[in-house]
Amino acid sequence: MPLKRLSVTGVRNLQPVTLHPSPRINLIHGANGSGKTSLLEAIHLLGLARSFRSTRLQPVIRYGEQACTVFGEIAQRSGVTNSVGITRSKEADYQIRMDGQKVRSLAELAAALPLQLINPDSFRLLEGAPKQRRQYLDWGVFHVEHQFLPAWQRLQKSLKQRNSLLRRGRIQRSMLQPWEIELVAAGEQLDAFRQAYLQQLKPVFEDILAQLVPLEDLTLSYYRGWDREKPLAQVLDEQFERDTQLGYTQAGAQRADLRLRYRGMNAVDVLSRGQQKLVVCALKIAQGYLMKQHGAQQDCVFLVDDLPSELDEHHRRALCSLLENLECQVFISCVELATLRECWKTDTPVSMFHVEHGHIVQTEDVWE
Ligand SMILES: Nc1ncnc2c1ncn2[C@@H]1O[C@H](COP(=O)(O)OP(=O)(O)OP(=O)(O)O)[C@@H](O)[C@H]1O
Repeated sequence: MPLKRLSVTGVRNLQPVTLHPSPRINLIHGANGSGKTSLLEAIHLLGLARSFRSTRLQPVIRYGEQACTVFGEIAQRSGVTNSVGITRSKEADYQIRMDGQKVRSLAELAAALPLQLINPDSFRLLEGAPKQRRQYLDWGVFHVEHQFLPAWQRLQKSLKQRNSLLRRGRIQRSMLQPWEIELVAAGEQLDAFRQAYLQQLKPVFEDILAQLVPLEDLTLSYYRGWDREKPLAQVLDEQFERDTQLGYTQAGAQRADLRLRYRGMNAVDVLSRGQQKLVVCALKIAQGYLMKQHGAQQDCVFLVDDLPSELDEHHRRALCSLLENLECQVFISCVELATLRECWKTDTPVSMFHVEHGHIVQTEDVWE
C-alpha cells in the first residue's frame, strides 16, 4: 500500500485537504476545472518534486499564497512507512524532507514513490523527441538496476566535458581522450543495462498490448545511440572532425531511442489516436509489471488523468482491468463517474473522491 495518507496545501485551486486513499483504485471525479488534475499534480510533486503541467513550480502555488506543501505517508513493501513532505515557496527553491531528514537527491524521492503518469500528453512518447522515449526507458532501468544512476551520472559528466572542449574548436585529439574513456565505459554500461531491460520488457509489453488492442504487427526496437556493428570508441574516432564542426558529440548512449513501428512504418504515422493512447498505456503498464516481478523497493503508483477520453467502452474496460490486475495503487480522474462504472471486481477496494471548486470530498459507493 504506497500512499496511505496525503495532505495537500496551497496547490492550484485545491482547498487544504487530507485524504486516506485506497491502496488500489481511487476515482477522482468532478466537473471541468474543479481541481482533479491538480490533485494528481500534487502527488506528482510529492514523488518527483516537479509538476507535469508546467516546467516551473511557481504556477502550481495557489493564487495569493506564499507556498505549497504536499505531505505523504508512503508504505514501503518492507512494511516501513516513510513520511515525505515537499514545500515550495515563492522565494526559495523546494525543500524535501523524508522522515525528518533533508532529502538532497531526487533519486531518493523517486525510489520511495515511483510514479507512472498517463495523461493526454502521454501521446508525446510516440510522436515526440527521442529524449522522451529515452526517459521512459531509463525510468524502468533506474528502478530495477541499482548501478544505473552512477553510470548515467558518469555519462553526463564526461559528455559535458567532451562537448565543452569540442566547442572550443582547434583542439588536439588527445585532449579529448580522458573524457572519451569515461564516455565509452559509461555508455557501454548503460547500453548493456538498457538492452537487458528491454529484453525483459518486450514480452510483457506484447502480452499487455494484446489484451488491450490487436496490433500484432507492432514492433518495439531499441537503438543504442551509435552504429550496432562498431565499438563506440571507433565511432567517436571516425566522427571527430564532424563533432568538432558541430561542437557536440553525435554518437553515444545519450542518443539512445526506442522505435515503434507498425507494418514497417512509424507507428505514430499510421495508428489512430486511440490506438496510440493504448500503446502508450501498454508501455507504461508493462513497466509496472516488471517492477513487481523484480521485487523493487516499492510498487509503482499510477496517475491516470482523464482516462475515458478518446477510449470507447470496450477499451476503457480492458485498460481498467489491466490496471486492476496489476494490484498497484491507481488514481484516475474523470468528469463522469458513470464512465468508469462497473469496471472493477467487487472485491477490489475502490475509493471515490468528488472534487467541486477545489473542495475534495470522499464519497460513498454510488454503484447501487
Ligand atoms: N495557481 C493557481 N491558483 C488557483 N487556481 C488555479 C491555479 N492554477 C490553476 N488554477 C485553477 O484551478 C482549477 C483546477 O484546474 P484542474 O486542471 O485541476 O481542473 P480539472 O478538474 O482537472 O479540469 P478538467 O476536467 O477540465 O481537466 C482551474 O479552474 C484553474 O484555472
